[in-house]
Amino acid sequence: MPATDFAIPEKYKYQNGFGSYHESEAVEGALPLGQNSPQKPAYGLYTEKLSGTSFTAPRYENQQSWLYRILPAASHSPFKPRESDTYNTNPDAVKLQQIPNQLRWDPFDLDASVDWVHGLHLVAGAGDPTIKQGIGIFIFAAGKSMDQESAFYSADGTFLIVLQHGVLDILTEFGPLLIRPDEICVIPRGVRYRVLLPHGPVRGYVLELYQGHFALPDLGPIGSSCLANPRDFQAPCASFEEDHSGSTQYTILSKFAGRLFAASQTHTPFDVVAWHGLYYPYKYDLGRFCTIGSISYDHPDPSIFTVLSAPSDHPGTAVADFVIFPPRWLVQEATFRPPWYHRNTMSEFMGLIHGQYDAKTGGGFQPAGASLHNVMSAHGPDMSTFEKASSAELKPMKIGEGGMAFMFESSLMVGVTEWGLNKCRKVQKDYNAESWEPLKVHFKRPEKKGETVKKMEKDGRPDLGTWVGES
Ligand SMILES: O=C(O)Cc1cc(O)ccc1O
Ligand SMILES: [Fe+2]
Repeated sequence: MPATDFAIPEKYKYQNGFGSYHESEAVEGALPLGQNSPQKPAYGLYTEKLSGTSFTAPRYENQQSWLYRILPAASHSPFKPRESDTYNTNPDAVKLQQIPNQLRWDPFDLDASVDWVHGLHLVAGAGDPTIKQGIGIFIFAAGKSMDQESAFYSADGTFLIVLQHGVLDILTEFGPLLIRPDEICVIPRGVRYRVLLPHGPVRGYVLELYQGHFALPDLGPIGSSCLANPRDFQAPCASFEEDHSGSTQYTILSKFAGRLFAASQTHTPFDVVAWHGLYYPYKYDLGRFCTIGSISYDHPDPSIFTVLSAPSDHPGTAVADFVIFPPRWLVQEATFRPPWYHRNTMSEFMGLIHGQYDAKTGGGFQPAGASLHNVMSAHGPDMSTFEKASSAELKPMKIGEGGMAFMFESSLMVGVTEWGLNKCRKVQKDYNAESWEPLKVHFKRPEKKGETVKKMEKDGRPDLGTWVGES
């Protein structure tokens, strides 16, 4: 079901549609008619273009927006490095360690003392934002709103924000977005925003995409609808502040190659009166996901639960997929229903928003925690899940009620930062010992050659009618 609803203030109005060309004006007539860059834009506004792709990107992937604002974003003092000793997510500095161990983290702590910008901790990553390749995986925990007179942007990549706890009131240049429990938000590279926390501390996960853009996955034989439907993605409507008196100092914080820089200006950065284009922030309620699954037998690949995919240049191989495991019915016959044991050429970073995850019933994978199963690192259900599922009566069964797990699945080998491995103090020492080392041997040779195997083949089959060769 959709995210918990509570009264949403009037100021949050949205336009619906994924990848749609949107336009919005907070003052009637602010959008120019029939052209993008008039000599004299309406009401004395400035015209500014925000490019999410190269100008010459093919039309099907080209993403640009036109902003009509009181002063252009360029009107600020030079940037200066800030907190350079403490704030550094640059791959050179974070000592990424690529290790084959399966890793699991206890829930990350809330931290009431910091704001959005300072509550971001890089846990794992691959590649390098300076060559626009790879991803960063962050945990965020914040308890303070950002300064009213500040805005933040990342030049490094697009943020996919997975909220685990609290509410985010995000004022973007394109208008406000209210992110509630079970909702995600995508803030494209360069978009300036301020995060306020109207309901106290927040916590969650961020996937920063250094290359490309998120897209809806192809649906193949599923057809033209289901999974995340385009209509359910919501973009903000233009809304602006008017403080250009020169008496207030505003700070623009830039995450640039993993480091923090600050510039100042004496006018609000949130002064976009109208905009149109294909490059904008948006949100999505995970409760609206239309989940597809097996209605006969076997456990399909988790790619059927892909919400958003950031494709690489190789079709079908994602830089990163954002996959969820929502509550759903399991009805498969004669099937071991949890995920199979597996080793994957893709890396799998998982988190839990709330509830329980069906592959790990041993209690170690908790909301606000995480796990990482890197390239080819073997994993699967823990011992208790295996024992229960392999002897369970296979009635139709609703699983994950009240739960929402997710996965950032990447074709890249992910390295873990010093913070993620040690400083956060959340890595579980006994993940293997609790999960897979206790797995029992169930193997039994057939007593009489041929006979038992034949019997098992028959008993183990799904009840799907007569099989070829069966009398
Ligand atoms: O490892 C995991 O728990 C994630 C996962 C789930 C699933 O249903 C199939 C494969 C897979 O990697
Ligand atoms: Fe997996």
